[in-house]
Amino acid sequence: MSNNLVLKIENLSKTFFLHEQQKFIPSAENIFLEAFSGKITAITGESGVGKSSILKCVYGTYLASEGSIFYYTKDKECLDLATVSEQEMMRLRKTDISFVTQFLNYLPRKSTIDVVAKPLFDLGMDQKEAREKTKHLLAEIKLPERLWNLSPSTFSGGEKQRVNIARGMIFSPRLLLLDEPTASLDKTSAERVMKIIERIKASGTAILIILHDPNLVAQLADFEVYLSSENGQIISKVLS
Ligand SMILES: Nc1ncnc2c1ncn2[C@@H]1O[C@H](COP(=O)(O)OP(=O)(O)OP(=O)(O)O)[C@@H](O)[C@H]1O
Repeated sequence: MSNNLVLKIENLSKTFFLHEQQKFIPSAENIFLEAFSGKITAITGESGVGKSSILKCVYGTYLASEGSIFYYTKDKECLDLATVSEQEMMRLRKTDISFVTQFLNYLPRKSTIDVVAKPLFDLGMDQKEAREKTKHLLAEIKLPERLWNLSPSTFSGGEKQRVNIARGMIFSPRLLLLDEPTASLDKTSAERVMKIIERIKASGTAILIILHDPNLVAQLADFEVYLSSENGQIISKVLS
C-alpha cells in the first residue's frame, strides 16, 4: 500500500429501490478508485452513471449496496466507510472529510460568516479567530462583503455555490469531496476556486472531484476515473 493512500474504493455499487414503483434503479456499479494525499482524482463520465452517488456513499449520505470504501486515517488505521457507525462517520465529517455538494441547506437566520465558519467552530477554534479566517476566504472568492452578514438562503445560484465552496474548504481536510464545484460559476470565479483547490492539494489533502469539463480535468487532475454506462463497466485511465 502506498504511504499516501487515503481512500480505496473496491467494487462499490449503489442501487436504489423505489417503493411506490417496486423498482430497482441502478446507480454506480463495480467502482474501483483510489485517492492519494496531495493528489487529485477526477471522476468523469456521462450524466446519470452514478458519480454523485459515489461521493455520497463515501460521505455516508447514501449506504453502499455492495463493496468497500477503505479510508486510511492519519494513524494508518483502516476504516470501511461502507460499514462504519453513524457516530464514527459524524466524527470523521468534523475532523477528516469535507464535502462540497451542489446544494446546501441553510438556516434562514444564520449569517454567511457563521455558516462558513461552522466547521472551524466544530473543531474548537476560537470564534473570533474562526470568523477572521472565514472573512479572508470570502474575500478571496470575491463574495461581496455586503452579503457576509446575511443568510445565504436568498443568494443567487453562483453566490450560494461560492458559500458551499468556502464552507467545504475553510479547513484542509485529509479528504475533500467536490461535486462539480465550478458548475454555476463565471470564468473568473471558477479560476479563483481552482486556485484554492490547488492550495488545498498542496497542503496534502486527497481530493476526489467530479468534473465534466475536459479542460479542467487536464488542468487539475492527477488521475482520472472515467465511468461509462455500458453495463456499468468503468474504464480508469491514469493521467500524467
Ligand atoms: N436518492 C435517490 N433515489 C433514487 N434514485 C436516485 C437517488 N439518487 C440518485 N439516483 C439515481 O441514480 C442514478 C445516478 O445518479 P447520480 O446523481 O449519482 O449520477 P451522476 O453521474 O452524478 O449524474 P450527473 O452527472 O447528471 O450529476 C440516476 O439514475 C439517479 O436518478
